[in-house]
Amino acid sequence: MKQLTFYKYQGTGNDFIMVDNRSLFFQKNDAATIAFLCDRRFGIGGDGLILLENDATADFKMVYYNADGNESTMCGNGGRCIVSFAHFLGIFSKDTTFNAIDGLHHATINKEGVVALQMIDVLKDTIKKDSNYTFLFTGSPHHVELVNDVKNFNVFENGKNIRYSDQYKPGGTNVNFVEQLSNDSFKIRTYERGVEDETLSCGTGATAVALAMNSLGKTAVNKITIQVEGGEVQVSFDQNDEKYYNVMLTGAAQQVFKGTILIP
Ligand SMILES: N[C@@H](CCC[C@H](N)C(=O)O)C(=O)O
Repeated sequence: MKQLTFYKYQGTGNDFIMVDNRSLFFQKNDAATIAFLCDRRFGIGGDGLILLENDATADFKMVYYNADGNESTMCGNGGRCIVSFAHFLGIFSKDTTFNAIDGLHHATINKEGVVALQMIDVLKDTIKKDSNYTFLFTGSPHHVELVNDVKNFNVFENGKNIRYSDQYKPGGTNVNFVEQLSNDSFKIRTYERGVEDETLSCGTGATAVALAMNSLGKTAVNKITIQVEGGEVQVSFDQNDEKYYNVMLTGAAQQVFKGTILIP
């Protein structure tokens, strides 16, 4: 048995095990152990596990695993949490640039611990608009669908069906159900691939919803509030004919506790 020291973070209720892996001690390709650590009954519990590592060209590197133990695409809330963790470790003081699977991300943190994270640009001609849904990639793949009364919508069943549907094979997708609240605010609930359940928040999902709603003409503003089950985040952006750019995901990220666990 080995002893692992970890930190637990949450960003609007999307929760992550955070490991300082600058010494590269962590066994990376052991999906069973990562899934065990993320298990809410037998392990620590989390929607994912994130390694903070040194990077040759940026302040640090983010390596993200879903709760199923597999490395995945970008996690927006995890990105906000690792910025808070890097700040806690003294890696930067006000603003930082880090490397992730989808490239470099710039971020800032304020005195209240609110993190503003730059997300990837989204080319407008990559946004697929169908009669009842929109699909786009904001670092991770997202199906976005407007529904009535999202509060009482069966996110698990409908989300799972779409996630595993033929159209998204073999990789699958995250699935967001959306209700418009006002000109500049939307309520969303997200089924997350790799967690295989609804989570309390999804950062790349909130970003996808904001851009999709602007793209569909549901809102003309460039700063949108997204209510999620675990709180709210803001998504702001600039755009031209070709793309959405300067896409910022902003919200709180908090360290919850530090601990040690024995791993086989
Ligand atoms: N929680 C995330 C998304 C994490 C990745 C996702 N589950 C996938 O595999 O696509 C976020 O905050 O963006």
